[in-house]
Amino acid sequence: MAIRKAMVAGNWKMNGSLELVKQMSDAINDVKSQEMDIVLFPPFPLVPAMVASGVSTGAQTVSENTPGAFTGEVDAQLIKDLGATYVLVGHSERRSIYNESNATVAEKFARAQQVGLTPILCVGESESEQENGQTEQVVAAQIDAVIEKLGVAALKDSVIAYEPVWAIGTGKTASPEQAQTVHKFIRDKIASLDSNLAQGLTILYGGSVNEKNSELLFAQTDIDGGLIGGASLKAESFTAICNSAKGTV
Ligand SMILES: O=C[C@H](O)COP(=O)(O)O
Repeated sequence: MAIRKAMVAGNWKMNGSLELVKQMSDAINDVKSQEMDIVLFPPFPLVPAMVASGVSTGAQTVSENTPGAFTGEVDAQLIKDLGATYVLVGHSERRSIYNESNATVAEKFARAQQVGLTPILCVGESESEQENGQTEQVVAAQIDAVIEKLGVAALKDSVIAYEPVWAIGTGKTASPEQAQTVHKFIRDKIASLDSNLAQGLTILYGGSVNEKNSELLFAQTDIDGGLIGGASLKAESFTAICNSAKGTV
């Protein structure tokens, strides 16, 4: 069974520098604690420096393919060999800008696990889907693509991040109650197939999380931490968010 643990993950997207790796790793090494996982996802070229800094490191995406003629793609084994331990799959920017389908995301999830990386499966609905009351349907389909390909047991060694697309980078956070409702839906859905696995699963919330709203979000029963974008580029904000996740799971 997976071990449910508080986690704060910082996705730098296409931002960052060697200087920021140093600054953030110094700040994180001061707030690290056994009771939670802190992971940073810098752009690929900064992965070795982040690993060397001692902060748990992940990649922001990965190829679904094994090595071959795929110009510009990065193989999961190479990411693993560099010392990274996690990879984001299905971030909404990958889905919308790079047309990644649910099926492709499931293939990336599979390839990550094949080499021993822990995938963080990102799910979430767009603004119009939310307005049309389709949140649960969209999130269920995104998770089902992985379950159909690999079986529910594959979720044991993974993390799920719920990120409503309308809350990403917009300053419009889901309310703690709104987010909790979707997190409970996700856990209940997985529990209907394997209740131990669902209880052990870490489920993160993402979308305009900052040091002012993180405490109330993380206090919700089914929210085990956050996937942080903008605020993960500022040491003071990110470490405050990390501190607010301590002792919440
Ligand atoms: O991966 C992180 C999310 O896209 C959230 O980004 P944000 O915190 O800037 O809204």
